[in-house]
Amino acid sequence: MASSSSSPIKDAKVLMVGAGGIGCELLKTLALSGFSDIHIIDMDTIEVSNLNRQFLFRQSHVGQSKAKVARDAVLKFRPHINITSYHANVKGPDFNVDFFKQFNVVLNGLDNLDARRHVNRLCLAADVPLVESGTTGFLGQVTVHVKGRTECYECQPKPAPKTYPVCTITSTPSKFVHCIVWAKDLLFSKLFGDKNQDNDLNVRSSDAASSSKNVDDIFEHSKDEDITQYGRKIFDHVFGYNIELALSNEETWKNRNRPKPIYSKDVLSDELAKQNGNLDNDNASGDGLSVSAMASLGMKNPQDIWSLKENSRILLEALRLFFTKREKEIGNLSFDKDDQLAVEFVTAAANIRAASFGIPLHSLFEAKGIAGNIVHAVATTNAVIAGLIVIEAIKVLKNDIKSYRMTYCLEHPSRNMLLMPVEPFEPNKSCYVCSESPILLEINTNRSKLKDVVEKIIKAKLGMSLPLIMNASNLLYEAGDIEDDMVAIYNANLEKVLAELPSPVTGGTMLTVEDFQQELKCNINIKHREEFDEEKEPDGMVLSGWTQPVSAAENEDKSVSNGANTSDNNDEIGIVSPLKKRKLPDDSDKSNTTDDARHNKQLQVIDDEDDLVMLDGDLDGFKKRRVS
Ligand SMILES: Nc1ncnc2c1ncn2[C@@H]1O[C@H](COP(=O)(O)OP(=O)(O)OP(=O)(O)O)[C@@H](O)[C@H]1O
Ligand SMILES: [Zn+2]
Repeated sequence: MASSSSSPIKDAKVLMVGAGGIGCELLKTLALSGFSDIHIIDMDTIEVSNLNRQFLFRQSHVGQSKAKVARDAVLKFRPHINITSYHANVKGPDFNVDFFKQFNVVLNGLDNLDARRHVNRLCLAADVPLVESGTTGFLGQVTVHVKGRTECYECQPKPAPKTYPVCTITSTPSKFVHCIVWAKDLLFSKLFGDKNQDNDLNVRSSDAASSSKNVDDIFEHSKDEDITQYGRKIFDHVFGYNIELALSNEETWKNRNRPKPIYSKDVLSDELAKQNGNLDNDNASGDGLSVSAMASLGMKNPQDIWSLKENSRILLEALRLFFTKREKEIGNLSFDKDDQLAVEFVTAAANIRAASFGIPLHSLFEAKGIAGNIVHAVATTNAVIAGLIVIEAIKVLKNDIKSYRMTYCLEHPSRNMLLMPVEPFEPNKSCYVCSESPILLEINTNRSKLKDVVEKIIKAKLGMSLPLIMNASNLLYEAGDIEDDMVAIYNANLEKVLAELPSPVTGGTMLTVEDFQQELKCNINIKHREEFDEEKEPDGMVLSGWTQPVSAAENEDKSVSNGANTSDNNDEIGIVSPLKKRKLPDDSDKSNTTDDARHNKQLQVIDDEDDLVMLDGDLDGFKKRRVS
């Protein structure tokens, strides 16, 4: 494709955000397709774990900027093109609307929702087309977003972080993942994390309240208490006593299998338990992260499924090692999938709990994957997706709107179709990001705090990090740049301002919220409401007119992130995949435009398989008009 005369490709100035799994493939493909002015932003440095698929990087690059090393690597085989690298966060102030305006197209190879939303907003503000992408294992997708022509990245709901009902975790686990969440978020945090955090560790029981004081004492480790004794006490409490307590609540178990209390003496003979605490062939080499209960018990294979007894020994040994080798960290630890001892502890605790509830046990390897939300990255998927990004970028540069496609890479190709192209949709008129429709906020205007509106609504839901709130021409709140000498006064006032809703805000008030960096502005219509359902509306406020994340349960395993083999935390889950195994409803909207007909046909090609692939949601996708 490279040619010496001018061409939309050669003349294009493109911005790539992310130089990870997708980014490496993308940069190479861009360079080989004739692009000659490429800018790359990535905030990370290279890690050993990137080397298996981020092929522009070598062992010797570990610790260096991804953007820079990727640039240097590609310049080796394309020395005459221009590549500019930025080792920086795309959310930084330098990458403002003016920065974005210099590009003909922006290509995302990111791994988190937050950065994707930010880039989407800047592309809209700068009126630059965006090609967005993501992969998870064998799944992948590429979408095209052109202001006013197609949906923006935020027109459609995104998956919410995977969460589970508290009672499933604390009292009625039915899957291994529930046990993992319990072990990691409740037990591990209770023992090794911040003591002051709220923690629902107790299995719920009718007299949970009366016993709660007692419970806190149990978790407290006094200096002179023998660590083995302490370990057994914790063991007996969480796997024995708490289960016993839960069983006393007959109602819970009417339609469920009753769990079995497990006490350490039943699993470990006294002798073993003693030995367990006294094995001093410790492998501690001073480096906390190399301490391992498996190593000190002589267990090697992370793919073995340990017996209940082995899990119990690992649990007690891991606990002992934390208290003897890593005491200093206790109180500050949070679970990290790369912390061997933490993974051992969590695996063992989850397995013991699973045994109690009749759930199959898992190996450390499997448990680690579940605890760290690990989906193994597939280099080929990244390569396919990168190729598709370049194809869409070329169409965008040629302004070939009719040919734009959103393309989904499937895990189970049907009738030899690995890729499913779909015509993009028109912008969602009620998208608060790309259209001007106001959002509705129901709130108790007498009792609510401005602080909660800022944190729970404007930052968490609307994704604005530096908001400014106006009521007509009155400034109610502003975050961000304040002159130095003003800071003290401002802070003093701020607490007051945030503690309540300012008096002009009542039902019917229209607030304007702006985020200057993103040049995003939206209107929030306030509606007073007296009461909220504590369970269903825990924020005490309800926001409508924005795209509510799809509940995680409905979306299990179907969300697509990006080129990552690891997404440690659930908000890293990237884009919602419109691919869902769903039954085609009998009365699917066969409405009349040729486009729709064509589209339905496209789906029928694959719809006689078990693995029926459908657009997300209740066929909403089909009811919208696609760009023509
Ligand atoms: N806000 C941001 N600004 C700049 N770069 C970002 C931002 N957020 C994410 N990235 C980059 O996007 C890339 C995503 O790549 P990828 O999904 O392969 O993740 P990874 O971190 O390289 O791998 P893994 O998560 O599997 O260890 C990363 O290199 C990351 O640094
Ligand atoms: Zn939109």
